[in-house]
Amino acid sequence: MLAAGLSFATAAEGGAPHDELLGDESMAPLRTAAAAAGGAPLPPSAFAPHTSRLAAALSAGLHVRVLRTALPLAAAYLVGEARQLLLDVLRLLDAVAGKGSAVECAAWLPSLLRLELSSRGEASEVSTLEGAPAGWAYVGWDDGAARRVLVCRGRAIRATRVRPEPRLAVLDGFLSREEAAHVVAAARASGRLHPSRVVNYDATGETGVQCDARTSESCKISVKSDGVVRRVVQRAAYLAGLTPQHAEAVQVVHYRPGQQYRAHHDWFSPTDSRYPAKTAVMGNRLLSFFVYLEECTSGGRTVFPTLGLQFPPKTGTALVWYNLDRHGTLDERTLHAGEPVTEGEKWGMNIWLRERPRSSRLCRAVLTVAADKDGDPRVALAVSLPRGGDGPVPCGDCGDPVGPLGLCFCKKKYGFD
Ligand SMILES: O=C(O)CCC(=O)C(=O)O
Ligand SMILES: [Fe+2]
Repeated sequence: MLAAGLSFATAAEGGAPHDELLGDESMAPLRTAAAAAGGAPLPPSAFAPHTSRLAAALSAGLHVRVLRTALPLAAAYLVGEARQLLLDVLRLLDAVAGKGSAVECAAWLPSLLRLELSSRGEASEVSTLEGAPAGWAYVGWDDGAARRVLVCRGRAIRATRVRPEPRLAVLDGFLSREEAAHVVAAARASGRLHPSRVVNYDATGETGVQCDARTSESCKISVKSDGVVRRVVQRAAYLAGLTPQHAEAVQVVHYRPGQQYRAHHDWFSPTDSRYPAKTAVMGNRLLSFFVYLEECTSGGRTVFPTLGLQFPPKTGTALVWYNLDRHGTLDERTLHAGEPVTEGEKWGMNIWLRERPRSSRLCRAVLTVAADKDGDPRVALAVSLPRGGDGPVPCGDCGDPVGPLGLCFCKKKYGFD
């Protein structure tokens, strides 16, 4: 068999020096790849020729010298850019780079899984991987199974996928009762609850105004001002495979008996004159998480008339759905309403994740294949970091460096059940 000296080498273009990417256990390479996937993904076609050569070489079992520290980077590259299934990638590395390679990537699993979610919209079930930490199972949007989802060290959330297109799921235990009560108290204490406005109301075309369609009161809470809200937004972003940079300030809503929110879509409508300004930076509302903070005694269901779905409020549960389809087109079928509350009070919270992050740190990854002096192919992966220092940012709660997608896994943020 051809003994190809295939190695990964990384080089930064105008960013961190070569060694910084390879020389230690730094998260920089994965952060780079992840930011590229979570920010403005490079078209897979740009990589296809090189990627297929790399993938072909790997799967053909050619002699491979993959620098140990580059293993997670190799995995990230194949997942983020080549759109390969993480489980397959890890098995491949195990086979060609040596038994145990997959386990060496285990510390990176949360990030790799999230990267896979953000680039493919689905994640591997890696608990079948020998040596992987037990219990790492993630919701798979496409397999129809209801699964237990572990958010890293944190809460166990039971995710039930209700339907595929538009993708809609119910997340039981998304918030603990304490967290839900905290957010309600924070909204009350803010003094900012005011009659709700609507961004887009189909029947009248009214926008950004108070109208009969929405009679609740609401207020926004920024992640900066409240640690619990920050944690919850991180959780939503984590599950979606996005970063908190994709989130708007959360919106808390409060309904008294008789109050409701008539059928609407959550997206910004292109017919709205302010649409360009509203969507210029972050794009439209890709995902809605509607979280029940306090259930009412009766009424107040969230209903999707086109889909024939009704959900009675249940404290701590979240409904999550994609407002845009897989091609980025507004999905009319996500029409939904909050039915009038008939008894008791209902509190809820909207977490909207946009198509693009607030600030995108554009990174580039370029794979080149060249012959070395013996004529064997040499594969080089060049990753360019954004200019202007992109070192690890310490977590505000625990001080540890935050992970590749700007998230910290610290106990304080995620809590334990
Ligand atoms: O109150 C509900 O059940 C739904 C609320 C909603 O859709 C919204 O606030 O955008
Ligand atoms: Fe809504």
